[in-house]
Amino acid sequence: MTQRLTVIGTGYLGATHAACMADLGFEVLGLDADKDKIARLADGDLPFYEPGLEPVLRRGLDSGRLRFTTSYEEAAEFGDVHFLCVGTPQKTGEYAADLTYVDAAVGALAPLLHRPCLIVGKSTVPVGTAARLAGTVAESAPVGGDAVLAWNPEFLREGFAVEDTLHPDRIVAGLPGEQGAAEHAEKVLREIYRTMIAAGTPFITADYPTAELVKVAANAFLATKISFINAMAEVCEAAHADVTKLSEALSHDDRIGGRFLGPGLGFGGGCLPKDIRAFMARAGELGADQALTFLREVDEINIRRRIRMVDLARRLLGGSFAGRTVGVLGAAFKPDSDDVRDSPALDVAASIRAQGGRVTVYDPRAMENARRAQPSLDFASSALGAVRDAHAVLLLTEWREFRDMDPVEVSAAVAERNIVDGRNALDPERWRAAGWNYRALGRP
Ligand SMILES: NC(=O)C1=CN([C@@H]2O[C@H](COP(=O)(O)OP(=O)(O)OC[C@H]3O[C@@H](n4cnc5c(N)ncnc54)[C@H](O)[C@@H]3O)[C@@H](O)[C@H]2O)C=CC1
Ligand SMILES: O=C(O)[C@H]1O[C@H](OP(=O)(O)OP(=O)(O)OC[C@H]2O[C@@H](n3ccc(=O)[nH]c3=O)[C@H](O)[C@@H]2O)[C@H](O)[C@@H](O)[C@@H]1O
Repeated sequence: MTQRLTVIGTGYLGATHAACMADLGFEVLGLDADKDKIARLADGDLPFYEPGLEPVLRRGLDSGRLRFTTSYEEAAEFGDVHFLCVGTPQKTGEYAADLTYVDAAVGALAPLLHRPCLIVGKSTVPVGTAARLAGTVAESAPVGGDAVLAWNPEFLREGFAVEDTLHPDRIVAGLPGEQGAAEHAEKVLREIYRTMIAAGTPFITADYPTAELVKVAANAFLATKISFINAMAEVCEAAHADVTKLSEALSHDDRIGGRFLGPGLGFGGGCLPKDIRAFMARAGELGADQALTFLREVDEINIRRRIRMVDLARRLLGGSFAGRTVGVLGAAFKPDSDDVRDSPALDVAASIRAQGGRVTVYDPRAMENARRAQPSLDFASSALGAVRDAHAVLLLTEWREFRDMDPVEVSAAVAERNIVDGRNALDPERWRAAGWNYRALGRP
């Protein structure tokens, strides 16, 4: 039975995967290029916030099944299976994905592979990457054809990472073209994911390009659904209609469904925005750019949400931010995460600051990352601290703590009772009853 797994790249995806695989009983060695991250993980100190993950990490460490290293030599020596979980961010100034980290990881690992193993790509990559990397492995692995590559894209959501890893909706296995290698890779992956398969999780085998495309197609669909409802919000604004009612009514149609139909400030994070852009860039390289021109619109609708949020706040404050104080609730790109990559909330806060407003931000978990990303903003250590003396309060990430706020209590802190609900997370009647001027995008 396959027992020894390495996980290369221990960020949001890799740390979760490593800890969960150890919890399933495998011996796991996590590897990252970042020494500080590895030291913290080895100490049981999760370097980011993910609900429920730290106990799983500690359990793995305590059992002795989970260890961490920065050494590729150690990883190559240890692993029967090597999971690739390094980052694939957007290139600076271009839409395309930056594959530097994936190339560096495979470039470091492959020449050290002296014994048979399976390399399993989990990072989100442009279609064609797996085939190219399989070539690199074939050229440089001393063990030759006994180092096989598979691509097994990951669909976990931050905030639900442990649950999604242990109970995925589906498992997709992109297999090599050569039959013997494909059979071997499928067998090993079925063994690794056997508890999930036994529980009924669909296990879908495909060739490399199809598996790579499933991942970006899924994120493109989710982004499109969000931008669809936000486009409806723009029309609702013009027609004085209510997009939240519209969304609710649509959601009862099973063919449409209510998930990812939440109107508001739109999508951010380290995945949806960069993935749809990388998808467009890759389709262009393949000569299929026309197929994805709609994604440019999806991206633009999404970016317009942030601009419209700033416009709405400015209008509420009489046309200018100069001399005005704005309290911003939320910095993470979504609740239950400390991730501020491409965060709509921080973008809006920074833009109001750039237009002369005094902005104070509070987030339950993302303060450290937010400070690093936007050092010119002011930060408070509580929600009430952030809204103190504010002329407008903006709710931009729908943490439970903010949804549960008592409008009467908040009234005592602010200078003026103006609130913009960027995530349609509050009950307008409750806030209006407490004397607040409640506003939201796409609602009268
Ligand atoms: N964050 C998420 O929810 C999900 C992410 N993904 C994909 O997974 C990949 C990783 O994403 P995140 O974990 O969010 O990124 P991250 O930035 O949190 O983690 C990436 C890690 O890779 C490490 N790294 C970079 N180069 C390395 C190298 N040569 N050797 C060893 N380690 C190296 C970095 O130090 C970092 O710790 C991306 O392709 C992303 O699109 C897929 C599904 C979910
Ligand atoms: O490829 C990835 O990394 C991951 O990207 C997303 O997961 P994640 O970025 O963690 O967060 P989501 O829950 O998808 O939310 C993304 C953004 O959309 C926004 N959103 C979500 C839902 C909605 O109805 N409306 C809306 O504006 C959220 O506020 C957030 O900013 C996908 O949901 C995962 O399946 C995928 O694995």
